[in-house]
Amino acid sequence: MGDQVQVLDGSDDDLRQAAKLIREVPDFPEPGVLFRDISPMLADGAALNAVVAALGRGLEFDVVAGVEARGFLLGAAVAQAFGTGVIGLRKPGKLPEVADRVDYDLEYGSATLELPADTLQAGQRVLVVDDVLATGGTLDAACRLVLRAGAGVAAAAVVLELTALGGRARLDEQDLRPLLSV
Ligand SMILES: O=P(O)(O)OC[C@H]1O[C@H](OP(=O)(O)OP(=O)(O)O)[C@H](O)[C@@H]1O
Ligand SMILES: Nc1ncnc2[nH]cnc12
Repeated sequence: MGDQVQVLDGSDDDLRQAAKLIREVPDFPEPGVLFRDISPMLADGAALNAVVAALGRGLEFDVVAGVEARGFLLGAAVAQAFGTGVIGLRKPGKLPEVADRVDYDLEYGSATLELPADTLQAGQRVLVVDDVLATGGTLDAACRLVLRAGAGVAAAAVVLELTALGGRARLDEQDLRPLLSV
């Protein structure tokens, strides 16, 4: 259907197996979008382990920030595996108290991300985690929330980079760490 997913660290056999579990769904959530669904990958214990280990490997960070919604699943798992806390960067209207918010454009629509109050501390090194990098709007917004709080971005780690959408260019200031690309 679409192009084949490449595993950027070819020596990681477990990650190679995990990559096979990504499904392609044409015309979701709207016509013309080829949606890469990582749900089967997350549902497989060995695959989830491989992905979580690879997302944090070699990085030094004090806290993880996961982007709603699939970044919550990955971010919490990475935080637990590496012994840090996790912060959920949320879509609007969910938080009782908001420290900051950023509006951004998506491949299909526009969105807002909010940082919960009393979570991130100035000077912390933050590993920003999400599932997919597409246009880069989401990850860029997440990094901006971190930086505006006076914290630092240790890296922006994603499972899958969709290279055709050019999101990497929006993050040129950040250390972008995709595990897979297509
Ligand atoms: O690079 P971008 O163009 O910003 O796109 C990437 C974002 O799009 C998807 O989120 P979505 O808003 O569909 O939310 P979900 O995780 O809640 O399903 C995905 O999980 C990323 O967060
Ligand atoms: N094509 C896509 N597949 C999966 N998640 C996405 N997020 C934005 N675009 C996406």
